[in-house]
Amino acid sequence: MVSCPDWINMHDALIAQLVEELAVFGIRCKKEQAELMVRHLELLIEKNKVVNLTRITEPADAVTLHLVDSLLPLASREVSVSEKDRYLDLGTGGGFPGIPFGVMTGSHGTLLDSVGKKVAAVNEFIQELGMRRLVAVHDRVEDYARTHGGSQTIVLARAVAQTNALVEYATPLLSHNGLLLVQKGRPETEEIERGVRAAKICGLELVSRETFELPRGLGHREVLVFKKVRKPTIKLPRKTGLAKREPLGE
Ligand SMILES: C[S@@+](CC[C@H](N)C(=O)[O-])C[C@H]1O[C@@H](n2cnc3c(N)ncnc32)[C@H](O)[C@@H]1O
Repeated sequence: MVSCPDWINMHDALIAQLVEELAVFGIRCKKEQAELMVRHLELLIEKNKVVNLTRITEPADAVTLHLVDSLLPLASREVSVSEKDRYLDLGTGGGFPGIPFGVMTGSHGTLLDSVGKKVAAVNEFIQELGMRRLVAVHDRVEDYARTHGGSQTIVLARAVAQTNALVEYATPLLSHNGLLLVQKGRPETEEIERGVRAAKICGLELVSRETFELPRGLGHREVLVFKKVRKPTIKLPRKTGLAKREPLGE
């Protein structure tokens, strides 16, 4: 009998793991979608040898901590996404959550990062995966927002900045009723309170805060959903750097 090389067995095992773990959160993933996302991980792990994109390189852990984690907003009762949506992944790093989100939703996505090497790597992944609705862009979000006001129905942010800064960054990019989806580990109560105060200034409302436990005890996660419901009471975007130096809602 001819035996399969180990990497083929591993590839198939990761696909099965991904489909199973997403099902725990009620997220239905087709085999072709899982295949694309696992391919993204394989490309990432290879590229990570030359460009620092992630600390998580054990493949089974990466399935949970990168792919499943990235898709938790889709398990939120407040979030429904269609191909008509346009999303921006604020601080995409190695393409998370932007690439998995694009695979699962079919929406148009802009994957933004201020580090050029990461953006180049993510554009290589997008091309390799044949995802024509996605593009990675090299810019700071504060600068990008000056020329792309109101262009997005959804802004995603995983592991990027404090919630009040994310609210400030996302506001000028969002269209009316647009959503900011913030992914956090275990945020302090004070961080949420500052975020809610910043949201009031920016015309956003916190419409849900849901908690999730990742499979195999890999961690606690929270998804905060903010909705743009009014005009901001201040002019946004402010000068680059102010969101961190003089944060709103402190
Ligand atoms: C900790 S990494 C998280 C990456 C990815 N979202 C993830 O969850 O794996 C934060 C990323 O945000 C980017 N970033 C930080 N501030 C930014 C800004 N003002 N504009 C654009 N990107 C930013 C950094 O370059 C970095 O790649």
